[in-house]
Amino acid sequence: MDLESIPGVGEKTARSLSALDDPERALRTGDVAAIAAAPGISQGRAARIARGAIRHEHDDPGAFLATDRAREVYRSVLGLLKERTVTDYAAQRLETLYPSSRRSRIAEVQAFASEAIERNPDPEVLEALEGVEPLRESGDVRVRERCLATTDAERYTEAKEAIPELPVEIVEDAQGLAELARGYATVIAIDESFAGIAVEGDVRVEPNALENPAEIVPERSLAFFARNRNRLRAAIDVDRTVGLGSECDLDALEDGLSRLDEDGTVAGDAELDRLTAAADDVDAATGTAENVANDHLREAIREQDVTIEGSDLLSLVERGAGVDSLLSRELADEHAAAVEAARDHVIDALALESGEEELARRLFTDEPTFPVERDEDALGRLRTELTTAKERRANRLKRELAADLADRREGARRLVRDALELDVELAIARFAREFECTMPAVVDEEVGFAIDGGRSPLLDESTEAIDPVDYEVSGVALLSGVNSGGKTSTLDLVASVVVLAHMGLPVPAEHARVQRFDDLHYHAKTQGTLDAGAFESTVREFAELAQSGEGSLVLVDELESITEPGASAKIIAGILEALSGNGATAVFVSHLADEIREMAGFDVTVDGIEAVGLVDGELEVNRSPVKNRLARSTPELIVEKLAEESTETRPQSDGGASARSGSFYADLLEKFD
Ligand SMILES: Nc1ncnc2c1ncn2[C@@H]1O[C@H](COP(=O)(O)OP(=O)(O)OP(=O)(O)O)[C@@H](O)[C@H]1O
Repeated sequence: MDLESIPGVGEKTARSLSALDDPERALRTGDVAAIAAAPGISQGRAARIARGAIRHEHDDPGAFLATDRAREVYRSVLGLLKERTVTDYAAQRLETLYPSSRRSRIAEVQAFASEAIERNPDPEVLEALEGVEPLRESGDVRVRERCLATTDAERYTEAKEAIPELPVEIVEDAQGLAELARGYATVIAIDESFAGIAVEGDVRVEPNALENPAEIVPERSLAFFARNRNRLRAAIDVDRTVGLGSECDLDALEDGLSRLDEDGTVAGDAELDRLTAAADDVDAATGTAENVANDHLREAIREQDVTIEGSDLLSLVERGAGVDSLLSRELADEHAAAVEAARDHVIDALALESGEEELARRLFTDEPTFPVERDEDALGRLRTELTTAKERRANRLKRELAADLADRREGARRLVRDALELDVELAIARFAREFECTMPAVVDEEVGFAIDGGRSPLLDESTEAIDPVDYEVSGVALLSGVNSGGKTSTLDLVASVVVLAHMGLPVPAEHARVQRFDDLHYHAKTQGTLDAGAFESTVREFAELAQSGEGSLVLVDELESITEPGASAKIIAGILEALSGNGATAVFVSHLADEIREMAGFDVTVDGIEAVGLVDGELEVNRSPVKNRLARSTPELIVEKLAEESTETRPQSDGGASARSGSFYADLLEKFD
């Protein structure tokens, strides 16, 4: 795919995207998280790029939402969906759903949404989803105790590129390797020429090292799993709760993760833990052992009566012998016991094993001395032995675990992707349940729209408090109705249903059939009359629509408020004529429906939201517009009520006053006919 052919992707963004593992897959599937992993691309931008890629794929001209109010309705319904996600990923992913005029795009999302609404948004799954996030790359891994060594400058550069995690050292010869081995736990010589050499320390000759980075730096693969440990565990939980059907071996992955610490080291190996603790504590334990021995000896000396014959003392003094010889002569047993206690302390405290015990014994000499002191060389050897054994074991375990986990990487990625996608599906499922949605029929014939039992999701009331609305328009219609009868809410309902249907999503209605429109022009009620300039531009906008709006849905709320009533009616009548002439579908809400009908040069349908009566001074409204019926206005209803009341309850004793007002109401009422 030529990335630059995607709308909104320039040269720089294309370069960023090509840094991804599989940019085409990420774009094709709308994987916002993967796109946002490209350098310098935020989640919001990633969603726009994904939308661009989808439009490109479906040859979609875009711009379905042709007016501010249409865009507002889209943002509102999208907001309702996004509120029902658990993860940020799903919220961003929903941004890739947009209303499209393309059949293929609508059908693609419809297939996805039809399955999504069958999902059960079980609270346990929603809870498990809380820990799932897109996987992070392993980031910078630096290994300090192992190095690569070469004699060749070119090989040096090659090694730095192939395995950036390890230091690379230049050496002259085998002697150089030996020197390195003193500073590093492991030295890996990568030149063939070193084959067969014997150098002290952990020096390995591996000429193929650069081809097997996974073996040389298992940390690379482990860091990925370590960084993502909690996210992967959460995804495993989701799969176990809901059965994602992912092909990932959950037990094996979980077992691998349980053997891994957050910092990428191997966990849960008793021998490694023992060696690590021993290497860390060897100095401290030796110090304590010295104290143990000296306390023991001090005690023994304090309690001992040393008797020495004068000739012996003389000979000792003449020989210049120190108190040590006295110690060896008189307290040999006590010294031996003290040293033994010191050795036992080190062996016990560090839980040393046979070969190491041997080295630990050499920490304290058998020669009687006071105070007892460690042998620094012996301590150095024990320290090196323990550290090397620890490194060797840690590396072996890392290699084994990395090999075990290496094959799980793709499965793990898919597992997390599936869990995140599930969140998108569950958000759609929750929206569909809470707003009692069904999948609409989006048809190619020019039939306008037909909604049965629709409830506007934009109303603040709870679903139960909203009266279901049936409304059907084919061609052009005027919608009249009493004040606060629900005219604006009906337009909102139609707009929401049409936007959701063109997104490929379920709509809040018992049944809905919607023509596949090219675009939606929804004009909200303007606040007060417009100045001359704004009025002119509004008229121009409709002039354009009247020429090219063949496949458009036009919803307009009280356009008459833009100018004086008389002029408004003429203008609206003209616009309706043009729209009707070119095959658009339109609903114009107006209080001037009667006047407009008279001025229109064709038989325009007028529908009405009627008040069925006044109950306790409140209008009782039938929210579903009645076809071909001009709704009576609120003042008319009130006058009618007054007229009825005055005939029903006319008292005899008021001297005919109520009879006079009764005929006044009747006269007024006649004027409405
Ligand atoms: N289907 C419905 N079910 C329940 N309540 C509704 C419904 N439609 C509208 N309402 C209520 O009626 C109120 C007024 O609705 P709306 O603004 O749509 O009426 P309107 O006819 O456009 O009013 P106006 O004549 O002032 O322009 C809403 O805020 C809502 O509370």
